[in-house]
Amino acid sequence: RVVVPERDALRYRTESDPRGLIADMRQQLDHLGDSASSARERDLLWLMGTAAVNVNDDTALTEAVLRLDSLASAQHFSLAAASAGFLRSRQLIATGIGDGISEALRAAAKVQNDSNPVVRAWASYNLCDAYAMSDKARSALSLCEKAQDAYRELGDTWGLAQAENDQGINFANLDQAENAIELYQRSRQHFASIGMDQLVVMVGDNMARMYLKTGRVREALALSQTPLAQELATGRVSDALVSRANIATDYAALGQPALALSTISIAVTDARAAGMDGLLPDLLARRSQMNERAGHSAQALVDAREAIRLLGEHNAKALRADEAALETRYAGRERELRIRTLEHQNRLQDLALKTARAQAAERTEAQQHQALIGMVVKGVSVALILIVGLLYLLLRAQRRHAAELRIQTLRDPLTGIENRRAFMQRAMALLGDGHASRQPHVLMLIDFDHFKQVNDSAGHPQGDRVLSLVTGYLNRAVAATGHVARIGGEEFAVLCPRLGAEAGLRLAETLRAGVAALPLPATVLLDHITVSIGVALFDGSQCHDLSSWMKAADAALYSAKSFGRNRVVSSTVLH
Ligand SMILES: Nc1nc2c(ncn2[C@@H]2O[C@H](COP(=O)(O)OP(=O)(O)OP(=O)(O)O)[C@@H](O)[C@H]2O)c(=O)[nH]1
Repeated sequence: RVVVPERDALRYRTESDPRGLIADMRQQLDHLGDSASSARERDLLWLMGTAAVNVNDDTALTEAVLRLDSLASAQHFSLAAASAGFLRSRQLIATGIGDGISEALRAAAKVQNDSNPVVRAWASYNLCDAYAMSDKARSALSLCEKAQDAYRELGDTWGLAQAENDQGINFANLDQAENAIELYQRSRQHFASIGMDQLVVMVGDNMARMYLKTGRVREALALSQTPLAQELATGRVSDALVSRANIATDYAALGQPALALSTISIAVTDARAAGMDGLLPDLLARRSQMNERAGHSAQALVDAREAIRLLGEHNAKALRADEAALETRYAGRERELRIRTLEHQNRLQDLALKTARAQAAERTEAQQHQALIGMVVKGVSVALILIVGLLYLLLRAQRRHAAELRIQTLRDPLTGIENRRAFMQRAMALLGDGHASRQPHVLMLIDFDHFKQVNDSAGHPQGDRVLSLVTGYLNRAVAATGHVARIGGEEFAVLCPRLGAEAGLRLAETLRAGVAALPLPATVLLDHITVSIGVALFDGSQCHDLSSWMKAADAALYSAKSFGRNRVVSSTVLH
């Protein structure tokens, strides 16, 4: 057995135990504290009102409607206002007094803008119900379709089954029996799936009418009798009236006119007693037909006239115009809402478009940014390469400059030959290598004779000229065998590695004679210039280092000067 889900239990009781529910609701309402929410109070009142409509409890219904109205105005609570409206509408439709549809339309309009889908589904169903119960099947069809969709979307089986039942009623009113049976069956299945057996029976009653129409009379009668018993037991007067009328119709169809007539008469009497004027015309019309079939023409006419009179009252012109105006307004409002939805969708699409554009712009910007970064990276790379290149060039220039300076520190600026420092380095390097050869190294110290006279007579610049001239000669003469360096003002040194004593002395003599033979420019005011040369050998035995070697050469030079100048003296001669 399927158990009714908890959330449906109370609304199920509006059908299965309406009186008990009214009592419970009253009690709960009496004990509602001041802090109770309006929503809770409205829920209790709605359940109480719904149950009251089902059992024609005017007192409970009036109480529920009044309290809902005051809740609505005190709290500006449109759901409460709509609930009161729908209850009034149900009452008007059930009793057949006044204009139930207008009331329902006004109620629906109050919550038309509600954002809660549950409220919208509820309003949609109540509107469907109002039209269906007012036999306005054509208008009701789309409303009940909408209600089914809304409940299906919410997963509300109870609501869906109710809307399906109403849709079945609409098809029945349009004489589309097969469609009606299909909807009733769906409704019964849905009610059965949530354990609402009494509602399964109630819809079965409706289905029975359709069986009757399609010739399945016995099935119809069987389906109708169960609900009647149930409705009588729960005090659902109007439903019981309808069921009884249906059973009467079943009897008539089964060829039992007397039974049909007595049954429908009970229904008519009950309806009068309960003041169910809304149902009365239909009951009277049916009884009129049954009287006619049973041959009671006079009684048939009385019933028919009364039915027409009641229907006439019910469908007064003014009310119909009211209804039409309300319907138009409602449809207009629906259109407005649709337009608003479309506008909203347009705005959303517009927004989506703008977002897409913004994203595209962002992407472009990002790409430009990337490109910029790429350019900057390239620029920086080029700059770095340039800087590296420049640094390299600078370094090279500096190296060259340093090399230049190094050279300069080793050269004599006047003559362009090596200076004293270069000579010392060269001589030390030579001695540092050790002495592996049999031939000794030769060192000559060359000093100009009476050079002071040149300066004194011809001037210092002319002295310079003579120095350069003689240097040029010495350089050329020595090039193949050694190096010349200017180691003092007018003092020169010639270093000839591994030249040997004999060749060394020969070279010294050649140099002395060569200088003496050098023609001098007229400005020097001298025919020729001579030099004295001291020669010292280095063979690793007599001299041990540069200092002693230099001393030996110097001593030889000194001797040359002493012996009268313009001559070569070897240090070996001195020993
Ligand atoms: N024009 C010129 N004269 C120089 C240079 N260096 C040294 N002298 C001169 O050379 C002369 C050297 O003179 P002294 O040392 O007295 O010797 P001297 O006159 O050559 O005589 P002895 O060496 O004794 O034969 C000085 O007058 C210096 O001024 C130079 O670079 N240019």
